Amino acid sequence: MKQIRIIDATLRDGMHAVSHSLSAEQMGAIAQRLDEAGVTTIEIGHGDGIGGSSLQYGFAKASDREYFAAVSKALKNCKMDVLLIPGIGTIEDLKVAMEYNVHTVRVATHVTEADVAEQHINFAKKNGLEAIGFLMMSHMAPVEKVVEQAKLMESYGADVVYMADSGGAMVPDEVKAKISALKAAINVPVGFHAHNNLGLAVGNTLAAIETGATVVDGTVRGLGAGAGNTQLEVLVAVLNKMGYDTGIDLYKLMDVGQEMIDPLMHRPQIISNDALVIGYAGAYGSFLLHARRAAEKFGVDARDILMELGRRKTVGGQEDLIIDVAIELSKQRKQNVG
Ligand SMILES: CC[C@H](O)CC(=O)C(=O)O
Ligand SMILES: [Mn+2]
Repeated sequence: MKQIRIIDATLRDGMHAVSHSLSAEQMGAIAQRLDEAGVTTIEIGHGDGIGGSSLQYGFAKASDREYFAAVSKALKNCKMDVLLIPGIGTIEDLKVAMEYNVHTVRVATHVTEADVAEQHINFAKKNGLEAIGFLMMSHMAPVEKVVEQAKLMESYGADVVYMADSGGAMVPDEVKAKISALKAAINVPVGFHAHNNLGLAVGNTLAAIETGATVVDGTVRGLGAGAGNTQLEVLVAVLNKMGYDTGIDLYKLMDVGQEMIDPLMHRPQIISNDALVIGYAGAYGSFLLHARRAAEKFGVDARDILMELGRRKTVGGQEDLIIDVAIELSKQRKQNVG
């Protein structure tokens, strides 16, 4: 059978969808069930990665240390992975994860800023971790730029380089063009992380696999930022039908969805109007709930905020601009009415 490696990001990207509200106990319990279902790597923690719990990104229910402790205790075969966005998280935060046997760190940067990952990847490799370079908002750069930045990640020692469609803004032809160019240009495995804002997460993930990605992400029930991620149990079912071995027990994974994830979801993970606009405008997936809150506070349409954020090419870390845009739109509205 053809092999594919899957990284489950339910307990990290999924945290965006529940405003980072999972307790350490909940995380530990879900991690245990994912392990029992045969998932081999799970990414956990605040949606914005280690060090993310803050006023800017939203406070998490528990500290990084509490999440690491609960998850590491729960896992038998599955490995723990953390996301580190340099500037939000630091090497000191990573050292805390290492106390709890973290196996993998995904060092995530904006697609044009891979150079800020060098010291973090170096540190991870020197300390025996798997280091994955993770290029966010990859729809914002042309193929050549994505390739250039992936090569940088590889030169720093990344074991895998990921292309992330953070805004769920890519269509399959773009995914194919970028993944095949990456495959041809770098010597380490290529990974792909999708969002479903245009309803294409499973399709784009298959397009990525077809053109050379050998590591892909999913989340149970698609729980994740914006319209959510590639729904993992759907992806596993499709891959089974296509003759891939994921090592995951499909029924056990479905049961995790029904018994553990459904009850904690704040809302169905659908492509709502504003989530669709994120994919359409190419805005950042995790801006969704921030934009909804700002829309309500300033009496404007969340879609207008997100369209404007897409037009301004805003990226992760610019959450404060959401409020600025909402205030500007609200002023414009009052002027138009007056
Ligand atoms: C805020 C970090 C972001 O959620 C990372 C990620 O999953 C992505 O860029 O899609
Ligand atoms: Mn994501």
